[in-house]
Amino acid sequence: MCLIRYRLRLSKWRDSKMHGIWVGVCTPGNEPHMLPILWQNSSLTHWQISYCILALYTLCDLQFSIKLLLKSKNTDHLKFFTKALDVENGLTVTRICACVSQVTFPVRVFKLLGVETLMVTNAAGSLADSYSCGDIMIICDHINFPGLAGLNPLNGPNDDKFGPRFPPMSGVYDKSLRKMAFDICKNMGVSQYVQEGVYCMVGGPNFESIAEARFLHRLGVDAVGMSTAPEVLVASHCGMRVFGLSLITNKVVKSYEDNESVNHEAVLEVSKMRSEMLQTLVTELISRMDINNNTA
Ligand SMILES: O=P(O)(O)O[C@H]1O[C@H](CO)[C@@H](O)[C@H]1O
Ligand code: HPA
Repeated sequence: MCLIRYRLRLSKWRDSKMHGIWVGVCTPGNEPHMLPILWQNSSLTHWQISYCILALYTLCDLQFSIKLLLKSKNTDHLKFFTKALDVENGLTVTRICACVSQVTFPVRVFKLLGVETLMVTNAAGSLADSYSCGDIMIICDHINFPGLAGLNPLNGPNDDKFGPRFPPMSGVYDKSLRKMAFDICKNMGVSQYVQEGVYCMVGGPNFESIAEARFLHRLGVDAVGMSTAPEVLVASHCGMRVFGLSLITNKVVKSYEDNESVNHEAVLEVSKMRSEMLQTLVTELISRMDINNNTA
């Protein structure tokens, strides 16, 4: 539903220095936020590109941003890309579809397009007692519950072109990007809202029972949500650098004495409240990453 509020504009944004294309993500009445997209000569079908755009829309809606680094201009693909932007009716597909291989498909498309860094954001409930609603948690690690139970996007024959059969999952969330994010938050004067912690993905779509919440808390989980781990897993498998943020939208109920209960509307409300701060953080992170890349 919110997805419709966002528009991706392609035509105007070109950056000759980077030999590529910029995509501007606009909200009504706001200046566009720039996402650099440089195009690589690849043989993607129109359908694949549409899927990629679909993912971009989803990402933007979730305050989930992305850095795409492609390597050359290809006007044929550019036409496809522009055309694919019209596919608004398909936007809900990734949210409805529960299949981890479909949800992670765009990550591999991005990889083929030359994407080097994946930035993920999500809404999550806090289990850590020191967290408050509206905090931003920089993800330092995750527990992939569906993955541990066998629901893993890397199931099936391994495609060695992307990565190894048994990829390591230690150190997935890039340390230098995490530090950069902390520094940016300090400069923004919002350090008091920033945490670092462990995200746990559960299958959902229900919120946790009290016993489940206590169980996760004892496992060392700081925030829980229903997404992110599969995309991160696939990105890491194919050698992409990963950075992740959780916006703490609610406290997970852990006590039988507590009469509160979480609901999706409250989650959306907090997301809206913090969207500007998250956008500033992500935009600044992207621009600093550019500086790093250019000077590297
Ligand atoms: O993880 P994202 O997609 O940000 O959304 C989170 O918020 C929704 C529940 O309100 C769930 O989909 C949960 O995963
Ligand atoms: N649990 C699971 N997913 C969530 C929550 C939660 O409390 N809040 C937002 N997404």
